[in-house]
Amino acid sequence: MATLKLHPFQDSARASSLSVATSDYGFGSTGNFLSLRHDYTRLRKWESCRVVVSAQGPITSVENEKHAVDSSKTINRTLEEPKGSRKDLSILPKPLSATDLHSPNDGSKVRVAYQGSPGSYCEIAAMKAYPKCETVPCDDFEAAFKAVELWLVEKAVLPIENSVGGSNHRNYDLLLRHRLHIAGEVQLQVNHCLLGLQGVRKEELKNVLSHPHAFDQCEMTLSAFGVMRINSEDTATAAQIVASSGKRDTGAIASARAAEIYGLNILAENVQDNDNNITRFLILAREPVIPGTDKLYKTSIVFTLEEGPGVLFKALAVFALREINLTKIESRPQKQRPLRVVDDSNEGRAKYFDYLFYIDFEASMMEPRAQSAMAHLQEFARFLRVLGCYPVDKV
Ligand SMILES: O=C(O)C(=O)C[C@]1(C(=O)O)C=C[C@@H](O)C=C1
Repeated sequence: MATLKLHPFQDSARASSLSVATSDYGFGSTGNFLSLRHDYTRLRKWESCRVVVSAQGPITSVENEKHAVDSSKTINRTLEEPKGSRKDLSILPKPLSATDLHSPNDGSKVRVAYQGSPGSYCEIAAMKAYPKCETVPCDDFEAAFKAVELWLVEKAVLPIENSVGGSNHRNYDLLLRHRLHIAGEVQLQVNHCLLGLQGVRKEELKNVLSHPHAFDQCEMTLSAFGVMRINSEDTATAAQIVASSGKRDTGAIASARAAEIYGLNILAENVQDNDNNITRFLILAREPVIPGTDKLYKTSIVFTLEEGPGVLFKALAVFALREINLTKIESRPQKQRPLRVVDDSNEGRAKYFDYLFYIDFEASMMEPRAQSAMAHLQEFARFLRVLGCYPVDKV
């Protein structure tokens, strides 16, 4: 494990990457001296954080969250001409123009953190959202979230549900624990491949490594195949382990991209049970997207309700009354208050589990019907948070 101590100006590579962070917020992405200095101003109270990286480079943990952003101060220009000397003006930084204030749509210069190794579906989802982005592997989702919070990257990507396997429950909990905004979604067609070492036939395989979600999505194929399943952190790490182990009887279920990266052979393609195997990912950012009404938008919210007859019915009615289509509803335990005592009589206490409700609905927060639905829900929700409003993605 190597420890990287970061501070703006001390680490110019990271500092220049930090300059990208501001491009979303109107500060241009020229990558030149001026934008670097500008970012330093924004991050001037940032009190050096410690980023622990493994030998291969993924972010494994981020320590010391103490940081603050101060964009109120002006840039300290040290470019003044010293008395009596003539300066070569061509070295001066180019002033920002209106075109610099828009970040390119292809995501060039955007750094996206994801959990897993190169070739994982999370990385592929990041590249679908920002084709020219720099992807940053992290050991776990917690590290990916923290990397965004500490301005080390601009975005994080996380899988939230699959059309066959259902919800990634733990990731719903992470959305609430952190204060990042959902800035986008990615719908990815997941075509799993069975991979093995070069020259190996699939009949030779006794063990197959993969992520448990990939196993769920290939349940029938694997049962028919009769191999031993071994869980790994993500599908690409499974491929990496097989490649480095040199074991002819061990294969992996992973993407075609992972096969290419780790030099494995594709023994079978599309081994998922259902051709419509789509995973939905969320893109997380520090700032919310300013929604429009120009295209189809989705809004994600989380709320809790008081106990009582029909309260969930009432909550859902705020959408039905306004013809707002719901695309997802999920309930999760309220970890802070998992139980509520309903009946405290002599016969004992009736305890009910307490829930958080996550809902995605098809409307932009710019639309009056969405705003009035939220105002209506707020009347009887004990807690309500809009997690993000973002354009709908298509496969
Ligand atoms: O293991 C990977 O490659 C991942 O990106 C994770 C993940 C998931 O957790 O759902 C993402 C997409 C597929 O559904 C399978 C696995």
